[in-house]
Amino acid sequence: MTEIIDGNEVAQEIRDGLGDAIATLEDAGVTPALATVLMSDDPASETYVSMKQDDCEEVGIEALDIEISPDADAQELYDTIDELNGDEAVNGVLVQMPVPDHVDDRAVLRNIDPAKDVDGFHPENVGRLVAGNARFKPCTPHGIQKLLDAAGVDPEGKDAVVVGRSEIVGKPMANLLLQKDEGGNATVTVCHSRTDDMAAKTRDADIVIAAAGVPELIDGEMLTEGTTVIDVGVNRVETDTEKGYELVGDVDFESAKAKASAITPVPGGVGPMTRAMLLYNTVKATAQQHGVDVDLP
Ligand SMILES: NC(=O)C1=CN([C@@H]2O[C@H](COP(=O)(O)OP(=O)(O)OC[C@H]3O[C@@H](n4cnc5c(N)ncnc54)[C@H](OP(=O)(O)O)[C@@H]3O)[C@@H](O)[C@H]2O)C=CC1
Ligand SMILES: Nc1nc(=O)c2c([nH]1)NC[C@@H]1CN(c3ccc(C(=O)N[C@@H](CCC(=O)O)C(=O)O)cc3)C=[N+]21
Repeated sequence: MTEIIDGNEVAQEIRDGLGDAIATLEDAGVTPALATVLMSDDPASETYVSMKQDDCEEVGIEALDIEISPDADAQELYDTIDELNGDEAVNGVLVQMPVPDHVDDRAVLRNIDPAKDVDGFHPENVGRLVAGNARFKPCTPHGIQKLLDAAGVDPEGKDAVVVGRSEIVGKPMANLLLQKDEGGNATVTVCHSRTDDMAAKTRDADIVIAAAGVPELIDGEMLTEGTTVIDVGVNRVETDTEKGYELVGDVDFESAKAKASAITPVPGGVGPMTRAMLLYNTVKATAQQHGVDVDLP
C-alpha cells in the first residue's frame, strides 16, 4: 500500500508543537510578530499571504499585513523593509516573491535584517546554511524534511533526486539533504531544464522531490517501485469549474502513486508545511532576538 503523506496533519502537529515555545515567550512578555509584505496583485500570492495570516492567528503570532501597489517605486518597498527592520515589535519579515520586474529581488533580500529573515533567503543566511550552520532553514525544504521524517523515511545513505534549482526550493533542498546532520546524509542529484535524460536519474532514486513548476512533469514511467515522491509544485491550471482553476502538482499523482511507497498530494502536501515552518522560524527569530530559550517541535 502506498502511503499518502498528509501535509495538513503534520503541519497541525508543528503548529500545536509551537504552543509551548509561544507560551514561554509570553511569560517573558513577548508576543512573536510576523510582517508579510505583498507587492503584487497575483491571486495566488494573495491567497498564500491571507492563509499565512490565518495560521498566525491560530497559534498566537501577531500578523502585520503590508500591501504595496505593484506599480509603486522600488524605493517604497526598500523604505518599508527599513522600517520593519528597525521596529523592535516586528520579529520576522517576509517579502512575498515574485516582486514586479522593475524591482531587483536580490536587492530586496539583501535589505532584510538577517536576524528577521524568516524565509532564510538573505545571502548571509544562505551562506550559513551551505556552511552547515543554518540560522533559519528555508520553509519549504525544512517542511519537506519534517514530512519525510513523519513518513519514516530517513534520507541517510539514500539516493535523492531534486528536480529544480531555484533559490527558494531546489538549491536549499539539495543542501539540506546533503548536510552531515539529521534529515541529511543523502547522496544528492539536482536536475534542471538542461538535464539530459532526467528519467534515468529519477528511476535510480530512492527519493524524488519535484519542484519545477511544470504540471505533471514526473510520471510513473519515470519512477521505480518503492520510491518516496515529494511534490512541491502548486500550479494553477485553468478549468471550466466555478473557481476557474485547479491545483496541479509537478507529479502525475495517479501513475506515480502506483509506483511510490509514499507520496504527497497537491493540495495538502508540501504547501501547508511551508506555512507551518514559517511560523516555526518566526518563533525561533523571536526567541533569538530576546535571548529566551524555547523548545521547538
Ligand atoms: N508547496 C510550496 O510550499 C511551494 C511550492 N512552490 C511551487 O514549486 C514549483 C517550483 O517553484 P520554484 O522553485 O519557485 O520555481 P522556479 O521557476 O524558480 O524554478 C523552477 C526550476 O525547475 C527547473 N525546470 C523547469 N522546467 C523543467 C523541466 N522540464 N525539467 C527539469 N527541470 C525543469 C528550472 O530549471 P532552470 O534553472 O534550468 O530554469 C528551475 O531550476 C512551482 O510550482 C511553485 O508554485 C514554490 C514554493 C513553495
Ligand atoms: N518570500 C516568499 N516565501 C515563500 O515561502 C513563498 C514565496 N515568497 N512566494 C511563493 C511561494 C509559494 N509558496 C506557497 C506556500 C503555501 C502554499 C500552500 O499552502 N498551498 C496549499 C493550497 C493553497 C491553495 O488552496 O491555493 C496546499 O498545497 O495545500 C503554496 C505555495 C510560498 N512561497
